[in-house]
Amino acid sequence: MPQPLRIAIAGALGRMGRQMAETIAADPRLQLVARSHRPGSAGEALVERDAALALADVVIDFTTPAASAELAKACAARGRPALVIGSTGFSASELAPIAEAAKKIAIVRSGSYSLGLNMLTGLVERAARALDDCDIEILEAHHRFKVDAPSGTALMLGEAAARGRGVELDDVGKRARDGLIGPRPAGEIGFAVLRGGSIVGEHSVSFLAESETLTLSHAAGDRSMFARGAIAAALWVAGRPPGEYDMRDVLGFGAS
Ligand SMILES: NC(=O)C1=CN([C@@H]2O[C@H](COP(=O)(O)OP(=O)(O)OC[C@H]3O[C@@H](n4cnc5c(N)ncnc54)[C@H](OP(=O)(O)O)[C@@H]3O)[C@@H](O)[C@H]2O)C=CC1
Ligand SMILES: O=C(O)C1=N[C@H](C(=O)O)C[C@H](O)C1
Repeated sequence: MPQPLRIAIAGALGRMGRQMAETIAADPRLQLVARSHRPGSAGEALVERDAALALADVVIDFTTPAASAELAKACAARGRPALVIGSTGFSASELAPIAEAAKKIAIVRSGSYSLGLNMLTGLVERAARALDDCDIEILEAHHRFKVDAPSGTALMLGEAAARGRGVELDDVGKRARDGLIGPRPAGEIGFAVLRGGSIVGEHSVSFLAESETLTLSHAAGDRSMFARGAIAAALWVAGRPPGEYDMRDVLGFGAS
């Protein structure tokens, strides 16, 4: 019987941190060796971040962009452990240290660890390529506590649509509309955001033509499948060479 993979959770007191602990506890392939939270935070069974890094083969991190960037730097400085990042809402300046850290350690980062959602990105890429004169609009809905918008998942779907069109999302993405905005430019990829209640995560991508609309959608029932996907990423990334990977690498989804 192989030794279980030693996992530390960063952001252990958050919604996903608590879900991760529950899902890891039920998985015999894994041993939960440390739960860390904010520096200096005290709590039952919590350890400081650097103590957690010393114990783990892989850290699974659902915190904030700033905390994830600092964590990546700390792991890179030690040359270990590998990192699975679930946080969303990164700015370019928060992504740069993660790319730098990935020269020293293996990092998986994804806006969604859901298997179904990652399958949806492939379908969106194909549809965007085939339906090249449609308008593309992405809608997302989340619980009232979510702090970033559009969601990391919505941006992943936008990236997939842009790949299908052979363009950069930065050049065609429209993240907000208000006031006298004029007619919709051709080729735009639009985002719309709803926040409220306890919605775990709902996403749809519509392809709108003159006389028909195709909508591809995904709804998360609870947070356990994000945790299972993050565990799949942790098992995959342990022992990998340094690099920045995503769930397409983990799941073996090539470009469609
Ligand atoms: N990729 C995916 O599949 C998924 C991604 N997410 C993303 O994961 C992130 C977390 O989501 P969620 O769990 O709902 O959010 P929560 O706010 O419930 O949890 C985040 C936790 O991180 C803690 N935290 C903040 N700063 C630090 C720090 N420096 N070190 C350690 N911990 C810190 C927060 O502590 P405090 O409360 O004290 O501020 C909080 O408890 C979000 O960015 C979300 O979008 C969520 C679900 C799935
Ligand atoms: O904050 C959340 O809750 C979620 N965040 C991720 C995102 O930004 O897409 C994934 C999921 O939708 C839940």
